[in-house]
Parts: sequence; structure tokens; C-alpha cells
Amino acid sequence: MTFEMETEAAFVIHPTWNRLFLASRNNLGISLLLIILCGLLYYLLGLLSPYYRIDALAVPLVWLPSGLALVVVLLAGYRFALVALLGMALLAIQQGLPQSMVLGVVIGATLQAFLPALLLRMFGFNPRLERIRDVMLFVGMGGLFGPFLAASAGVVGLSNSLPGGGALLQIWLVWWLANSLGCLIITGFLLVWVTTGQEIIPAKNRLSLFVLLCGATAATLLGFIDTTTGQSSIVLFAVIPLTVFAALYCGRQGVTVLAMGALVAVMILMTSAPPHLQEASVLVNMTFNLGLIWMASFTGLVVAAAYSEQGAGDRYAYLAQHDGLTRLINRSTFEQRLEQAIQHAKREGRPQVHALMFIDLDDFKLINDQFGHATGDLVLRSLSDLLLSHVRSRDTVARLGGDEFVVLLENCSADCSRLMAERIATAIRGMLIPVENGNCQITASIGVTPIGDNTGTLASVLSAADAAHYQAKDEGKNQVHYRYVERVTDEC
Ligand SMILES: Nc1nc2c(ncn2[C@@H]2O[C@H](COP(=O)(O)OP(=O)(O)OP(=O)(O)O)[C@@H](O)[C@H]2O)c(=O)[nH]1
Repeated sequence: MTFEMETEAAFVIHPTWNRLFLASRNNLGISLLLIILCGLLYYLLGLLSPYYRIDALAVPLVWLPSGLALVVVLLAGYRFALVALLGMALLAIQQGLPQSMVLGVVIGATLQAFLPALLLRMFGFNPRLERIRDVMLFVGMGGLFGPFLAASAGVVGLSNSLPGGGALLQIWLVWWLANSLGCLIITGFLLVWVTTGQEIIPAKNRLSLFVLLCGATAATLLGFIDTTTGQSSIVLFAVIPLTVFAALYCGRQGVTVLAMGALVAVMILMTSAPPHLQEASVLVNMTFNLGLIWMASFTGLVVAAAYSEQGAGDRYAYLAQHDGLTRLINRSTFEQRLEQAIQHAKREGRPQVHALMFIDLDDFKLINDQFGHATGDLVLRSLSDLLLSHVRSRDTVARLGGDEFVVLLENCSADCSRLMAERIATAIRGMLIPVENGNCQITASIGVTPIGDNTGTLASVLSAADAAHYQAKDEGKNQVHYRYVERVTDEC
């Protein structure tokens, strides 16, 4: 299902979400209701923050609502920027913040959701995060620029009530990082999973993901901060390779799951952090470690996107070289191989080095007309399987188009090519295609032409084989016609 964004970009989105967003777009009442519900969710997520905040800085280490606000604006439209405005206003009132600060945090939170979404849409961002370009845009706008706005507006609001200088800078940094983590991890997670269609993680990789998730969570729990000594450990660095493994085996979905696991582990640790963890040196440690989790998540998304782009490139290359129905190589790929064979034959200096076989089904149009196109397709696929099973490993089978197939028989004498053509013609006669009331039988007309030192150009070889097959048609179909006359021995 395709969900049209407010720009030209279009992307596949899970049908349930699609219905919800479309309903909200077409109906103001539903839209308002969703904004209020999301605003309340924003407020509730914000209420959780005191459990993992650093009192000395008066800011939480992770700001989850920023992630929610950005994802709803990206997926549901600009009016959902009101979610941040509403949720943050409720939080500011509930916490009894001074008026200057209320203004700063509310404006900051709203801009943080609105402006990155606006810029991302302007740049044609695709929220599936499958391309490196989209990941860089997302991190640049959502992970860096948006949080910069929120932290700056918030700190300006704070500046009247707190001593200035170094403390404000540190608060700004943690504020920015907390919002950035919220956007990068929460928005990243929701975007990836909402836009995941059929391509869920394969069953065989789910166990790997579970193990990697346990590893990343354990590394964070053990390495982020020791709640008794305030020390952190190098174990935390394991999150980076684990996230890269998740990217390679489970794609972007795997990365977002691992990043989420690390984030939850940080929050669990902070809820049990005793007061002495508020010391300045510990705060620097924790800020550094949060940056490390940020880096792991970013690296994982880039690696997953690079891997996905490479896979897409391979798929396009395969499709460009193969016929979509039969999976045989197509005309242009075949012509390249045929050209090489012609050049090789000329160097060999014999009248026949290879042979080209041209196969065209007889009255194939009748099969389509009588039994339908699906049966016609089945015939073509069955024929391609039959050809592949009747040629040698060094031979090349291709579909030129319609019901025309060719086989390049490499290092094949006249006798050999005759025998192979007869065998294939006999096998085609014996092919039974299941139809409504039983089976249908098919036949083919086959032309064979030699490739040797006297052979002309690629076009002339193809046209000689084509002419030979027309000769077989003209002589009554269901037979093989050879462009040369030689004694046949059973050498193949
Ligand atoms: N099912 C199916 N049909 C196809 C496909 N590509 C081409 N065709 C049909 O294949 C038929 C080719 O017919 P022709 O080769 O012109 O004629 P024919 O009926 O085989 O007659 P002769 O070649 O004279 O024996 C046409 O009806 C095309 O529509 C395909 O991918 N699938």
C-alpha cells in the first residue's frame, strides 16, 4: 500500500497505520483526536524523565518525547507539530516552570518536530531509511539540527534562572544529546517498523537478533556506568560491533531493535543511580557514553543502508541481464556470449567449433487463446527448465522474447549439435502441461547453424539460425532444420 506524503515522495507503509493517517488527513475531528492523544502520550513520556534525569543538570539523559513528536509529523503531516506544543506545554505547567522557560521549551520542542520534518520532505526523504542518503538526511536534520533548536531554545529560557558560563554549556550539550538520542533511536525505530511491509526479518535471523540484542543490552548495563563506583567500562564499546552485525544480518530493523535495547538499559541504570553519580566527572563519563550509543546507532543505520543499496544494485543488475519470466539470460546478455563464441571460433580455424540452436514453439498463440496466458507462461517456464536440463554445463540457454529461445552449444561438432537438437525436439514433444481437463502437448520448430572460422557477424549468425527455424516451420513445423549437411554419429 502506498502512502502519499505531502510532497511528491511516496513510500510503502503498514496498512493499519496507513488507514489511520489517511483517516486523520480527511477528517478534522479524527485529526484533532489523534493530536490530543499523541500530545498526552508525549506528556506521559515526559513524566517518565525524572526517573532517569541528572539532578545536577536538571535535564534527563534521554528525551523520549522528541522521538515521538518527530515521527508523527513525518508520517501524519505538519499539523501534528501541535503534539509537541501540547505535550510540552502540559509538562511545563505540571512542573511549574517559570514563564520564560515555558516559552523556551515549548517553542524549542515544536520547532524541533516541525522544521526537520519540513526540510526532510523538501529533500525528498524516504522514511524507510534504506538508502545512505536518507540515513544522512535523517541524522542531519532529525538527529542534529532539530535537537540543536530544542536545546538552544531551552537553554536560553533557562539562562535567567541558572548561573551562566560552563554549567549552561554542559546543560546545552546534555539537552542536545538527550533530544538527539530520542530522535535518532525512537524516531528511527518507529519509522523503520511502520514502513516495514512484507520484508520482516527472516526466521533464521531472528535468533541471531535476539542474541545480539541480549549482548547490546548486557554491554550497556555492564559498561555504561557502575552505579556503586561511578566508573564506566570498555565493555560498552561492544555495542558498536554488535550493532554492525545486526545491520548485516537483520538490516535496519535489527539496528533499531539493538539501539532501543541499549537505550532502555541506560534508562534502567539511571533509575537506580545513587546521588553520588551526580559528580562532575561522572557526568562527563555518562555524556561520553551516551555519545558512544549515538555513534553505534548511526553506524548501524549507515551500514544497513549500504548493504541494502548494494543488494538493490545486485538485484537491478540481475534483472537487467535476465528474463523476468523464465530467469534465463536475456537477448543482450546472450549476444555478448555469442560474440565471444564467434571470436573464439574464428581463432580456432575450423568450419564448425560451436553451434547455435533457435527454438520457436509451434502455434503458441493457440495455447494462450485456448488455455489462457497463465498456462502460456507455464509452458514457457517448463520449456526453459527442459532446455536447461538437456544441455551440457558449458552451453548457454537464453530467451530472446515471446516463445523464441536460443541455445549456444559450445565446442559442439555438427553431429553433436544434430543429436542435441533431436533430443530436445523429442523432449518437447513429450512435455505434458497440466490444463483444466488433462494435459496439453506442445511442439517446436528448431533451426541449427554452425559457428566456425567462416562465420560472419553476430547478426548474420542469429539470422542464419532464425532462417533455419523458419525453414523448419515451412516444412511443416515440429521438426529440426540444419544449415549444413554432414554425417551423424552418436558422439554426444
Ligand atoms: N503467455 C505468454 N505469451 C506470450 C509471451 N510473450 C509473447 N507471448 C505470445 O506468444 C505468441 C507468439 O506467437 P507467434 O510466435 O507469433 O506465433 P505462434 O502462434 O507461435 O505461431 P508459429 O510461430 O507460426 O508456430 C503471441 O501470441 C504472444 O502474445 C509471454 O511472456 N507469455
